[in-house]
Amino acid sequence: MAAAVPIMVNDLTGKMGRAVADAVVARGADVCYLVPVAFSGEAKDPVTIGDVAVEIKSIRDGDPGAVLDDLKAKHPGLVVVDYTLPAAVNANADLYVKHAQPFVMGTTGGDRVKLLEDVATSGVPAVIAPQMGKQVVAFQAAMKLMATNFPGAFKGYTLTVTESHQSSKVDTSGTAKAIVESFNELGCGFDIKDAVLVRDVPTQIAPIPNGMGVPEEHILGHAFHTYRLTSPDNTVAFEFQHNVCGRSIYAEGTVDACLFLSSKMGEGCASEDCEAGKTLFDMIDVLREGGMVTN
Ligand SMILES: NC(=O)C1=CN([C@@H]2O[C@H](COP(=O)(O)OP(=O)(O)OC[C@H]3O[C@@H](n4cnc5c(N)ncnc54)[C@H](OP(=O)(O)O)[C@@H]3O)[C@@H](O)[C@H]2O)C=CC1
Ligand SMILES: O=C(O)C1=N[C@H](C(=O)O)C[C@H](O)C1
Repeated sequence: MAAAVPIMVNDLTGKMGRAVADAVVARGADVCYLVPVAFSGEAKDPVTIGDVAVEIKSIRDGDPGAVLDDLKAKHPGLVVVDYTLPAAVNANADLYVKHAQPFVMGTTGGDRVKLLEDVATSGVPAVIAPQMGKQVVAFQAAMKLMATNFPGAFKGYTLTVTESHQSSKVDTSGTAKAIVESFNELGCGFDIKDAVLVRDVPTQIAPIPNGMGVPEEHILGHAFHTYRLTSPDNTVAFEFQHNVCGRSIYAEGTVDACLFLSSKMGEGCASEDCEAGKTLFDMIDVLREGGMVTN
């Protein structure tokens, strides 16, 4: 039986980091375990999750690289999870790469072209994806397949994109950005800057069609997305939605991504769909390889 995978969650005092840390502990100590150190923006009091007291260090204090090296030595096969902020994406990835530390990056935003280029070139194993929810990733993959098989199929159609998230979210949905890439290959010519971002609570709570219909208990944690396509003469319309309440779908997907990455460390991608020696993966790779074990 494979050894339990050690997982460091940065930042487990944030909303997603906490959800992932809970999921790591819930998955069971025979599968994976939480490393008792986490990087945050600021140093904070320790946080106890299950029976692990996690020390919260500021990533800006002292030598975070030395902390990583020490953790790697103490926890062979360490996987780092990053759910921080768009402003931290590139610097955090640089840190992990510099210390040859495999990681799963769920954080959105930052300079994505640079991120993907830097990590792919480094050869450090990583899963990077703006969306970790298995069913949403399957939808994302289906749109990508449609775009590959039928490029231009929706040429002339008008696309509108509306996304609603908790008001603390600082960026445009990374998932919408990824899915719009497929719509554009289908011929829509949509500029992501035209996406409608709903962050005000009254509109979120108001019932459809005037509001988003988000259940009040999920105002602090939801991700509702609607993509609407209309034909040039307005006689044909398509609407695609993915509406998520809470964060467990992403947390479970993230743990699955860690287990997938752990199995790939030093090996590259084994399936026929993957290039040999590949070290940078996304969640579509994880899904394709059957690496997502929970619902
Ligand atoms: N891929 C996916 O499926 C999903 C991705 N996300 C993405 O995850 C990210 C985090 O979202 P969420 O948890 O809601 O945000 P939060 O604001 O709740 O958490 C962010 C945390 O990051 C900490 N932080 C800031 N800078 C750094 C740094 N350089 N290193 C380590 N920690 C840092 C902050 O700490 P402090 O306050 O001390 O600065 C804060 O605790 C967003 O980009 C979001 O879009 C969210 C859900 C799903
Ligand atoms: O910040 C969030 O909450 C989410 N972020 C991701 C994104 O930007 O796509 C995934 C999901 O929408 C939740």
